Amino acid sequence: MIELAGLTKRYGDKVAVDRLTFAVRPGIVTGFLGPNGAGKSTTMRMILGLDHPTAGDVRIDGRHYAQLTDPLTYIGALLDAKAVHGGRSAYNHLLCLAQSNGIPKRRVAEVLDTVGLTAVARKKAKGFSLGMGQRLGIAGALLGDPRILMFDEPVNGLDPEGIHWIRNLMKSLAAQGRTVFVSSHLMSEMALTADHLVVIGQGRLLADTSMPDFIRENSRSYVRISSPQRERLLDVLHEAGITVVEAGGGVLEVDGGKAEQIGELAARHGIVLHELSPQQASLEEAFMQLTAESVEYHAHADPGAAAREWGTGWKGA
Ligand SMILES: Nc1ncnc2c1ncn2[C@@H]1O[C@H](COP(=O)(O)OP(=O)(O)OP(=O)(O)O)[C@@H](O)[C@H]1O
Repeated sequence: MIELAGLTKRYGDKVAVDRLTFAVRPGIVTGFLGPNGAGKSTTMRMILGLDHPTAGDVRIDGRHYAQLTDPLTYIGALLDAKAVHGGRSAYNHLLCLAQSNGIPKRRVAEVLDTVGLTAVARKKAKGFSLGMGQRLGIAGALLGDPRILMFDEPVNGLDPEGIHWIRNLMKSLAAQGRTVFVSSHLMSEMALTADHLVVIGQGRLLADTSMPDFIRENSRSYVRISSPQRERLLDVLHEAGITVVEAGGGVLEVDGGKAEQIGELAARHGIVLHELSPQQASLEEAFMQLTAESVEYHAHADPGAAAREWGTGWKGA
């Protein structure tokens, strides 16, 4: 279990992490989500004692990281896959870690096997691809057979096979009863991996909830309708007190509506429907809606708008 209480980190005037209070529980995958710059890495660094909180507290199974006698046997982490001595082989990198942490040598071969790097164990890490580097970082996190695992953006830059592998690994680690805490800025990825979500924006806690509750509370459900008798349908829906949104392209949307009720209403009035489909806004949309206020770096779909905002006099094509 990881417990944060009022955890805060300031860099000068900038509040990177703002009074975060939540617990990461064992037996499930907890996704740690937030837009770029939300404070995820800073929070993880404080959990590992790499950054000192300005205020508040964070404990691992009731203790501060510095108080753990063999920390790698309590908590394993992948923060930066590139933090490896490039001149060392994968085997030697892990052996050094094992020897300096009182971990038996046999664990090196075991974790290399778990992450699928046995065949390249004697190759120098500097020749590794991004995916191989991520696997080596994960091997390091698993080395001490810890009950708690923490991964910062583990799927960044990986190919679909690598993403699939990491997703299954996390789920199996949680199924073994371990605490798995994984950060991402991709809601769609978390939707497939996490059981529980902690969402932050500009350092502040926005949500601490199960995945189904997050979907229910944050996403919009509606019914999409199209009909060749659109005007007639609009009248009928209006008479029935149903609020309709015009979505463009002749499509109508009814927020929170029941497809059965609308279908029966249309049938009673002899109205032909070409589409009647219940929709749920995607998790990505729910996440963007939740964090919209706290996104630090907005992209502009219209580059001209961005340039006008910055006053660079962009003229457009
Ligand atoms: N050492 C530092 N000095 C000054 N500001 C910092 C430092 N480290 C982080 N920050 C700032 O703190 C905020 C949070 O950064 P952090 O890297 O924790 O966010 P993040 O959620 O991990 O982002 P990303 O998804 O982009 O990795 C950012 O605005 C960042 O610029």
